[in-house]
Amino acid sequence: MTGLSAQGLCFSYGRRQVLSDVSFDPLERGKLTVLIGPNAAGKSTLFRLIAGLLAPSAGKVHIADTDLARLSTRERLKKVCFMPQFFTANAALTVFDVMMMAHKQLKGWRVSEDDMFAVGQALEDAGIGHLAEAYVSELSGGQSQMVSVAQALIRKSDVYLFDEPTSALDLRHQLDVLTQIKTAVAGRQAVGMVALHDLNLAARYADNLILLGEGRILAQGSPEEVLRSPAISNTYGVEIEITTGPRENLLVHAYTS
Ligand SMILES: Nc1ncnc2c1ncn2[C@@H]1O[C@H](COP(=O)(O)OP(=O)(O)OP(=O)(O)O)[C@@H](O)[C@H]1O
Repeated sequence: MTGLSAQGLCFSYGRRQVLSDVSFDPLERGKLTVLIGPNAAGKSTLFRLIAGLLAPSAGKVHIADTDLARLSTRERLKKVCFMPQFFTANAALTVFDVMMMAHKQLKGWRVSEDDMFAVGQALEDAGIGHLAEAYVSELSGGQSQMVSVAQALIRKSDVYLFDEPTSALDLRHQLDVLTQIKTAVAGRQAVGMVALHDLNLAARYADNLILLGEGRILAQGSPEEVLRSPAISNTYGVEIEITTGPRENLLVHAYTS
């Protein structure tokens, strides 16, 4: 079954046009697409449009043949799971509580032993089992971000959108979280999209790369194709050199002149 596609998406906040004619071919299930682009390029806005939190002034989003605009809010929430850039939760709840809320969202509120087990297991899988009893108000920025990712991954969806899920994480946790996301997307045969600023992480984890700049898609393809395209240097306004590392991985070096 084909995955997620967009056709001619346009969006403005008031009179300020942020996205103009954004289209991408179906993103395959089981693969991770990394969305890159400078600050204010429109990455979060594109995710909000796909998640149905904003309505485009033109254009459509499809999963296979299904036009997402034709779904009820509940059906759309089931299909598309969105992790926003900033974690928000009631500070008086524990990590276990907020995970349970994510797990039970759209399922009804009776909590069974299976639900308790599922939440405990999801926390262990995310490497944050030790935080189960911590209050949200006690979490560090990086811990909050790991909880936010775990809340998304406990849900079973067709499409996962993660908006900068590693921006507050140390090096080890960046790799852990992106590995968790990539493994979940492949194992569930879901469509995964992650917005990242770190081009080396993008090169390492992306099956596909999309470069967004000034509200348009400027390049799309394999990490190698996109990172070697002239659009990269032009868009970021820096010199970029790509080399091949010892394990055949691409390394991105950026310079200002
Ligand atoms: N609620 C809003 N009201 C008005 N303008 C907004 C709103 N949200 C975002 N914008 C504007 O839309 C543009 C795109 O913002 P968006 O958050 O989508 O970019 P981004 O690529 O995710 O940026 P960053 O990498 O800095 O997080 C920016 O110019 C921003 O000021």
